[in-house]
Amino acid sequence: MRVGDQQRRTIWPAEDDRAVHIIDQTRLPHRFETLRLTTVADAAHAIRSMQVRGAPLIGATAAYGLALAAASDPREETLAAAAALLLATRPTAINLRWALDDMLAVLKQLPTDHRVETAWRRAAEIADADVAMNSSIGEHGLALIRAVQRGKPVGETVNILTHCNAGWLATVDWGTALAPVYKAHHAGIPVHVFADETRPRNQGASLTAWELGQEQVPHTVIVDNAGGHLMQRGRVDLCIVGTDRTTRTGDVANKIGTYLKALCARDCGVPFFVAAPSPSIDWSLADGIKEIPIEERGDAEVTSITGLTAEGQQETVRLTPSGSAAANPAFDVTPARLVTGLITERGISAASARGLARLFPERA
Ligand SMILES: CSC[C@H]1O[C@H](OP(=O)(O)O)[C@H](O)[C@@H]1O
Repeated sequence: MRVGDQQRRTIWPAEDDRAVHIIDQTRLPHRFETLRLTTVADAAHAIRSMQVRGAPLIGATAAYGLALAAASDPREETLAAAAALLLATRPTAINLRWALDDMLAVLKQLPTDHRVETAWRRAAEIADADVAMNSSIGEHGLALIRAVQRGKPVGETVNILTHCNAGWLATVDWGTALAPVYKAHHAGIPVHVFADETRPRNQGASLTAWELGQEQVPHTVIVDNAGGHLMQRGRVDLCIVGTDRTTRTGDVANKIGTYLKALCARDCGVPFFVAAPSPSIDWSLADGIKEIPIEERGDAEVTSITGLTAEGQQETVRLTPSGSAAANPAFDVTPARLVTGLITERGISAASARGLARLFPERA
C-alpha cells in the first residue's frame, strides 16, 4: 500500500538475497523506519518485539527467517533449531506454524546444497500468496460493503468499525479486515472507519489510523469502550476484524477486546464479520475457547504508555501506581455464534464447520 507517494510492502528481500527488510512498526505512527534482518535471530526478535506483527506478516517473517537460517547453514538440524526459535516467539497466530511447516516440508525434500535458493523462493511465494489472498478477501468484502450501501440512503457513508490493526501493516500487503475498506475506497464508495485504539499497545490508534491516513480513508480513532455506545446509536453499519487463529468450527481468536465488540454487535443487530485468510484457520481445533493458546504479554505494556512529547521526542511514561499488579492477555476468543460470517479468499462463509467445508472441501 501507499506510504507517502511510494507503494510499499511490509517485508521485502534485499537485492543481495541475503537479508530481508521490514518496516519497524514499533516506531509508527511518529517515525517511519525500516530495518535490515540478516539472521534468524533478527527475525525472531522482530516478531517477539512486535517490530512486525499481525498473523499473516508473522508467518511471512518466519518464512524469511528460515531462509536466513538456511543461508547460514542449510543442514536439517540448523533448520529445525531455527524453526523452534521462530515458533517460540508468539503462541496464538497459527500463521507462524503454518509458514514454518510449509517451508520445512519443501526444504527437507531437497539435498542440502539446493536449499538456500529454494528457501528464498518459497518465502517469496508465501509473501506473494498472502498479497493475492488479501486482495481476494478485499473483493469479497467489497461485495459486502456494496450490499450494506444499498440498504442506506443514496450517497450516505458506510461506517465500519474495526479492532486493532488488520490492515496492510498486519500482512505483506492489502491487509485482511481493511482490504474491503481499501477496495471500496478505491471504487469510490464513501466509507468511514471507526478505529478502536486497542489498548494496551494501541495498534488501532497508532497503526490503523496511520495507514488509513496514508490512503486518505476517512477515519475516527475511538477509545475501546466507545464501540458499543456507537453501535447502540446506529453509528456503525458493519464490523470487520481480523483473526490470529480461527477453528474449523468458526471460533475466532483475535486481539483482546474483539469478543466484547462481537457481543455489542449481536445485541445491537450490527453485522460482525471476520476476515480470515485460510493460513489463519486451524483445522485441527474445534473449540477455540478451550484449545487456542492465548499469549500473555508483559505487564509493562499495561502499566506504561509511549507517545510523542510537545518537543517531538518519543517518551514512555508510567500510567499506574508502582504497587499495582497488571494482567495482559493479548487475545480473546469470539465464539462462532457471535460471528455473522468469515470473509475468506474463496468467498464468504458462515462461521461453522459446514460453511468452511463448503469453501475448503479438501479440508472437510
Ligand atoms: C490480519 S491479522 C491481524 C491481527 O493481529 C493482531 O495482533 P498483534 O498486533 O498482537 O499481532 C490483531 O489480533 C489483529 O487482528
